[in-house]
Amino acid sequence: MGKLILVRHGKSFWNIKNIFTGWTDIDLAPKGVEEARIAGEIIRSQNITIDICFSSYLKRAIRTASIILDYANLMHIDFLKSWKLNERNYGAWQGRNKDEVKEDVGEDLFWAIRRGYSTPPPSLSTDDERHPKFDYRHHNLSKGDLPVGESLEQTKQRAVQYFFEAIVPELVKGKTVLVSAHGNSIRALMGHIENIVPKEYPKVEVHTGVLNVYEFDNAMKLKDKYSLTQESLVAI
Ligand SMILES: O=C(O)[C@@H](CO)OP(=O)(O)O
Repeated sequence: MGKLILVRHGKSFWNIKNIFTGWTDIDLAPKGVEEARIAGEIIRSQNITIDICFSSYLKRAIRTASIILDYANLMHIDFLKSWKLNERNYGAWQGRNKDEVKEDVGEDLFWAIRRGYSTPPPSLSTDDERHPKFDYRHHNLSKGDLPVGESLEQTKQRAVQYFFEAIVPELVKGKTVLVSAHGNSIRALMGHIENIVPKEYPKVEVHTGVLNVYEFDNAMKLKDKYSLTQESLVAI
């Protein structure tokens, strides 16, 4: 089996402003560009050859992957994108300051939605300009597939579906795969790969720009997981 590298995009402008982002297409802040550059340099200096790259439809993940591939001298490789790797759709919380939402709804509900498993945020109404049906990039999705406020569980369903339909076949061919995605779509994938039970999800935090490596045996059972850091770079 090939190696799987999961990376959460570098910090975006809204990560820095503490605003719920979800499917809003916010770009990387300079700090996020820097995180991606460092990740790319780690890949290059450790002579890791990525064979294929996947990202969401959102520019913070696409740009992170592009910067990584650029600094790793791997810009020529195949690069596929899917909405199924998008950040969780944060519904009506998108665009709102996280502390203000906490104040409004109270700590318990806030954390149940933000870090729990099955509780979705309040949905977007059909006439809300943030509804994904108004975004051309999602025009070929059937109406029923368009999320308007997803729990982690719902995010996991589509991310894991994509994992099996597109990513696992590459791992089976022995390819090294880079997936550049988001806090919650990666949490969902990690949860699936690591067999995390719903009540343990709140403990899983995914940090921006960190290269999380997964190795599997021939039956796709998890063999090893580690992250590539600048320290390991220095140690080498
Ligand atoms: O705003 C978002 O879309 C996500 C990721 O930044 O937030 P959270 O960490 O609260 O899930």
